[in-house]
Amino acid sequence: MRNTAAALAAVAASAYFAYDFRWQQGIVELEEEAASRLDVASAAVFAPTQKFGYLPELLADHPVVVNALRHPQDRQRAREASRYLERVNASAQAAVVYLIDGEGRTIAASNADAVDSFIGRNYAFRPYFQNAIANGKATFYGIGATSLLPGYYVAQAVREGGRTLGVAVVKVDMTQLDQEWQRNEDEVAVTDDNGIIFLSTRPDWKYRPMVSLHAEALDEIKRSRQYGTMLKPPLPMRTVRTLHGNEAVVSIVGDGGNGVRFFVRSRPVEGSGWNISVFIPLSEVEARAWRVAFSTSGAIGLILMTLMMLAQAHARAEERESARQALEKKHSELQALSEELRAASITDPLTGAYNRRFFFESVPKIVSTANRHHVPLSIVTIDVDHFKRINDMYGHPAGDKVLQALTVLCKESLRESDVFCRFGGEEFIMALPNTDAEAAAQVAERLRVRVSAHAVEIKGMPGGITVSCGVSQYREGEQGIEAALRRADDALYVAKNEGRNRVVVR
Ligand SMILES: Nc1nc2c(ncn2[C@@H]2O[C@H](COP(=O)(O)OP(=O)(O)OP(=O)(O)O)[C@@H](O)[C@H]2O)c(=O)[nH]1
Repeated sequence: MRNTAAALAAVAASAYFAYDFRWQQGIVELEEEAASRLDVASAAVFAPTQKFGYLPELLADHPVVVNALRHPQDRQRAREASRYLERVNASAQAAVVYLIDGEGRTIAASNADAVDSFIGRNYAFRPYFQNAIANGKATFYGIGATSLLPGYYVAQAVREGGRTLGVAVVKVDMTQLDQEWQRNEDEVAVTDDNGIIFLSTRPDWKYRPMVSLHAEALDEIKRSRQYGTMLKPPLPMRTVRTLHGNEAVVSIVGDGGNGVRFFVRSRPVEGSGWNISVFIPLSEVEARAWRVAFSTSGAIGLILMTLMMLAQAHARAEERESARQALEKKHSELQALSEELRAASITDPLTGAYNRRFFFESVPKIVSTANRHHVPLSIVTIDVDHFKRINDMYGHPAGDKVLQALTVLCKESLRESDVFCRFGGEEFIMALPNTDAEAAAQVAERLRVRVSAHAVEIKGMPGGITVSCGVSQYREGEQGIEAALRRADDALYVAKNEGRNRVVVR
């Protein structure tokens, strides 16, 4: 359970780091892309400077212009100048070309015949007029005071013999950029010094402030009617993450109500309070980051799962092995115990000889062998003479030792195939396969002689131990060993009666 939780955490962490790593990479790529797009967009904004920069100078030198400004009240000269400016504008394709006298009043214009003609308007307040008067030349980006359209103004002082007569102005319509930018995949927006978008690839972004306006700025805009009724509520834009001073990730709520995330990079337009921004959708970068996150976490998940399965298989194999070993150990212990019990159940604890049970267990096999192969089988019963007396005179432990010593002697006189048991008390029995009564009597006699010849000597006991033996032979066809046993018992009885320390065959 803990392992699974740790593995899940590892998978989640790998997904997070893979996503973040690929996302950062994507952002670096976007930074470069945005920089180059900004270059292009800025160049488009600056293009009029290059295209029309020369024009006011030409105008300022032209005799019609100089003449008109020399006599600002002369309507005829002004009309001539307007005709000339109209022709110039027709070939230059600027928005409006006009002449302002030393007081700031427009006396001639290429749009002299238009309803919203500039003629008669006073532009003394315009910075381009003031700067041109002061410095000879001026450029200015601004929103048209009459047209409310964004424009680029190039102004040149018209001088004669050190005297400034007025200013020749070329106003370039910047709204053309809107159309050119429609071909852009990314969004471009130009904002004025209040942060209001007035040029954009997205018509629905136009005349919206990028950020909420301060009350003062809003009042001023309303009072000056800079955007008239076109001003809209702020763009529903939220900064998700600020990357650098001029870069950020923003979310803009679109028509569908869903936030679209963009990487945005901005740059000021030189010589104006304007800012130009490029918005590149983040969807591609995010999709790639998700793909990398999925594949990385998938691979790591697979590796971890494999490792966990291997570990589990290993643990199970170890468990099985230790269970097998434990079982084997138990089995050996049980086997040893069972052998011990078996040995105990067929062994006489005092002498270590087989007991009566073992005798009756092994004899049927010997009997059947004798019957099958027609070979003799004999029984010898051995009984210690006057054993009670030994016990009484020397104590029970001494009697025990006599029984143990006699067991050793009996075992020494036996063959591998013979069966020797303590039958009970001081009585022992032998079953001798492949042995007839005569040979069995010899075995018994040898044993009797060895015992009586002080072979059984117990410390503190002066010897004199004797045994009596009864011998009988199994007769073929007899049912079991019982009859032969009875005959051996009878023989032993006779041996005891005849004075003991003897072997009797029956
Ligand atoms: N020390 C000892 N004595 C035992 C053991 N088993 C039986 N006895 C004794 O053996 C004696 C057998 O005595 P009896 O059956 O009277 O026979 P006996 O004294 O040997 O006399 P006979 O057999 O007639 O010569 C009894 O006193 C038993 O207590 C034993 O394991 N250890």
